[in-house]
Amino acid sequence: MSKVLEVKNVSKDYGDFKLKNVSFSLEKGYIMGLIGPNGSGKTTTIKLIMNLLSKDSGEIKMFNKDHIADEVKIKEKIGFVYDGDIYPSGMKLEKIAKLIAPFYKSWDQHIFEGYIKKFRLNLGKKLEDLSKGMKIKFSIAMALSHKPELILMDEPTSGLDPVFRREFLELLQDIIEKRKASVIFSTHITSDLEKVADYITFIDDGEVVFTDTYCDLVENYRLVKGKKEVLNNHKDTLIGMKVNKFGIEGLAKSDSCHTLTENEGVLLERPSLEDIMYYVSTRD
Ligand SMILES: Nc1ncnc2c1ncn2[C@@H]1O[C@H](COP(=O)(O)OP(=O)(O)OP(=O)(O)O)[C@@H](O)[C@H]1O
Repeated sequence: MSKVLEVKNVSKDYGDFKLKNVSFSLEKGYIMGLIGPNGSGKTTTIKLIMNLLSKDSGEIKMFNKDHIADEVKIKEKIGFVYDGDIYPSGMKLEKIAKLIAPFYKSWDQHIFEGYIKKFRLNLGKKLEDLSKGMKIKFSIAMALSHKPELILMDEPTSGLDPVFRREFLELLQDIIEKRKASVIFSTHITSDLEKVADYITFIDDGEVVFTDTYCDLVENYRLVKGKKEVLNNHKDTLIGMKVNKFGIEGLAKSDSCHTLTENEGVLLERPSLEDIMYYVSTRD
């Protein structure tokens, strides 16, 4: 299968924060979610991919081409949604679109106007006069109107209301089915990823903890619940744990916890992505 993105051993040293040997890849036609606690390096990784920051070492390829040597060609095929102000200020939406559209050979004004209508945006308004959510919607419309093959988004859903968030996720799935595009997006809303993601990459303190299919991930772990006096004897099996008034809850690798159910009152459940992220990032 053809890879649309390959990140290999990429590092960046900010002094008090280091992104260390980050590696993951994505094939055509799939959605990957990038998750991790605040300050773990998700935005830094996305900026490095987009060459908005220069890497210290490692290799980044998009569509089998180096992301810097072939930057202009590559960016033609990328839709980028970023939680920062990437458009010039003081301009009406219509003018911003007129300014940006000529940079893309495949810009489709009909598609753009369709999104503007669908997202209920007013082209006569200035960008700075839009709400946070409306700004993101405009950014999404701009990113999708040149029919990108890879859509890269940094926390696109964080300022969106739940109804639009759901519509947006459906829109992404539709684009992937019809055009075989690929999507990478970072988010703290793990329930969004449970709806659409094929792959999950988890970054913690600048390192990739896992990059796996969503299905394998939730099969590989189990949420363990039981009495303190029982589970205290199995601490080594638990990746992370917390004590509550009912007993102990923790996470364990599926293949290491079968014998736990031989103990009275121990329950094994399928974890949510949030459970996995919580216990893996709070492990000692
Ligand atoms: N330009 C910079 N100079 C120095 N340090 C930086 C710079 N940009 C980011 N950092 C640091 O790099 C670390 C990772 O930041 P990053 O924005 O990549 O995290 P994140 O995972 O996207 O976080 P969040 O979920 O809060 O958005 C943080 O400690 C941040 O302070």
